[in-house]
Amino acid sequence: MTERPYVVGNWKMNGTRAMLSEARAIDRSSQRLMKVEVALAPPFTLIHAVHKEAAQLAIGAQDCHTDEDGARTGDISAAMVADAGAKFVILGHSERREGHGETDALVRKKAEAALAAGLRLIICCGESEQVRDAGAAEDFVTTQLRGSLPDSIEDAGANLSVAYEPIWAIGTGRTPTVSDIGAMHRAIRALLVERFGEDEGAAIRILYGGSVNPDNANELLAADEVGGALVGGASLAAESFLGIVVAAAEVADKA
Ligand SMILES: O=C(CO)COP(=O)(O)O
Repeated sequence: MTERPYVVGNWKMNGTRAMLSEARAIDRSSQRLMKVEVALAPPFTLIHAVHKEAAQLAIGAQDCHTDEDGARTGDISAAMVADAGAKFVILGHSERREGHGETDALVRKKAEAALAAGLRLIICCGESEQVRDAGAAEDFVTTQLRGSLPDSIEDAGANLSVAYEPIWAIGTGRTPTVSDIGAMHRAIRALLVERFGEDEGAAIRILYGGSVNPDNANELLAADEVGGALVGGASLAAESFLGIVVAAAEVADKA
């Protein structure tokens, strides 16, 4: 576990203004847990409201377009989410890769656009169950990540996080073993050091995502090279999300 774990809630396509009370509750409690960097990625429609109402939380978007502006009906640019109060963007989530045909090259272009708009990045990667069963998970994930990352990132340790999210673990209640998570995170670390150099590569936080909940967070967050969590379902209620934040603080204390 890195010194200051990063716990990020991804609300996906969930949340109306009625859920702002959850964001406020997360904000209030996370202020007492300064050891953990807590962040939330609500849908586009709530970014500005959460930014206003949950002042201490870092707010992010779940996607952005490659272009800055223009005739792109229905799309949202990195500059627009930054203007709404976002400080980071999640890119390359498997739900976008699968549901919107996003390729590694497109994720990389989006990452470059986001950096140009001053946003920090969380770049996602992860293998399907078939790939894991075929024994090809590490090759698949490192190839995917290599193609999704910009060549250079200024202050990469601060501006980039990577989230390893095995597709078969998302929303299923199933998780890899601690030893499998450690092995994958070590492979990702090696790639980051190769790409960004010893110091920056070592400072980039590698998050684990996929069925993290307050009961398993202690164990999963203690796996080798895990610097935090990207949380879907359990981030929708303040109580369960804060349970994960507390677990991250405990694991960091023991490290
Ligand atoms: O996809 C995820 C976060 O981005 C993980 O989702 P769950 O925590 O619901 O499995």
